[in-house]
Amino acid sequence: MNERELVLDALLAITRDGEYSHIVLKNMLDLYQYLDKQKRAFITRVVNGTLERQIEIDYIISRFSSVKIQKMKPVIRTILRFGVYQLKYMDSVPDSAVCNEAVKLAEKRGFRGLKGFVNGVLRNVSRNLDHISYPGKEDPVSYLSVKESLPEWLVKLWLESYDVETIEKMGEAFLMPEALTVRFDPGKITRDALILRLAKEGVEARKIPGVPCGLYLSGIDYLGALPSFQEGLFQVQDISSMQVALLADPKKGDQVLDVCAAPGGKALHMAELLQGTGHVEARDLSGQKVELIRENIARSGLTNIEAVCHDATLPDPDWKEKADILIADLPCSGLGVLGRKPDLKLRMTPGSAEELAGLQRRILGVVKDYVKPGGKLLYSTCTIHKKENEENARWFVEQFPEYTLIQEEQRLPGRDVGDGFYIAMFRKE
Ligand SMILES: C[S@@+](CC[C@H](N)C(=O)[O-])C[C@H]1O[C@@H](n2cnc3c(N)ncnc32)[C@H](O)[C@@H]1O
Repeated sequence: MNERELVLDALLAITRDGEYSHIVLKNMLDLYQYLDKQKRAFITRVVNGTLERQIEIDYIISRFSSVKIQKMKPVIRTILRFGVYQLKYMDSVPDSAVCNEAVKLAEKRGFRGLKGFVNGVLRNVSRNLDHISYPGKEDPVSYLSVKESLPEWLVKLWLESYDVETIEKMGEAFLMPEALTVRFDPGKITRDALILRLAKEGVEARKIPGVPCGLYLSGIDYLGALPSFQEGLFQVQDISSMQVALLADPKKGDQVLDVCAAPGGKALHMAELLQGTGHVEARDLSGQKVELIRENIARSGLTNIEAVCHDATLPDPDWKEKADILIADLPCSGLGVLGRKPDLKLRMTPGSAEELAGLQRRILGVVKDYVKPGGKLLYSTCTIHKKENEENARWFVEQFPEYTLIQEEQRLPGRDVGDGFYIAMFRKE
């Protein structure tokens, strides 16, 4: 198997068989550990890049193919897609090599009769790449959909709330490579000491302006192998996610309940801010997820936090009016993190986002009982979808007038730093 065959198999598993890109890539790279670093990087880049740009790539192919994309055999369609990705976005690969390898691969996979078709489409794309006309701004849906590779339904949804320029900036931010963001406990190690420590381990760490507990890391091959990570000196967490515990601002001795906590990012942050006092109960739905939280707790060395398996849709009378702070970081459509999940926009449908808004309401309706009078409830999602965010917050205060919305923020990629993220903080009277 050469690296292009592996790319083909990975993309077929994701787009034809519905598997998740991060799992397919992880399993493949684990299995083919003997491949050199360059080939592994090629596989990751071409698979993720082709998914990220699939909508634009299909538009390009449709300019040069008499056969409609959806009518093509999945193998041929996929070979064309990642061929076009290399032609347009990878200068390091000569166009002739892209075309020749694609033709060889089509033949190897039993499509000898379609060699001419694959060759014709890719050579035509290669010759005319600079002259393709894209939809103009007078048709904002097609313009944004093709230019930023966003599904049309999503563009239409966002156009109800944001202008073309804002969506364009978000789309561009999603397509930019992202640095790894981590959070550390300044009570445990200073920022400069951690930067120095990471440098000794071969990792470049950069300060994040305005975020004293965060760093951008680069130059990491395998995070789990870093001694500083194993020692629990930092946790992987996006800047937007850090805002939840910072906004909650726990006081010493507070009782905190996080009802959807895996892998534990926000719950651990709360436990750190409590400085060894109070207690955090970090819950999630399955044993597997709870195990993830436990691993992170063990690595952190924190003792004022425990992980518990509990379905947030089921009432728990033991917690009635016990929480000073309740964190409801609920399952959501994830439209704020499209940059990190390149296949998400291809599998998400307007219907699935609606369903999640319903689940969020169900959970909020149950967990609202756990907050003490005077306590705080923080509702957050990593999405950009009014139904799941602002509309749910309005619904919540209407249904449960004992709560007041005291702060609300929708963070947008390209406009704000970090992931697209929504936080609403309510106080119970
Ligand atoms: C957005 S993630 C939480 C991220 C986490 N708060 C953090 O900061 O690391 C949502 C979590 O909700 C969990 N979940 C989904 N349905 C649930 C339910 N009915 N009860 C409890 N947890 C649930 C998922 O397993 C997932 O881990």
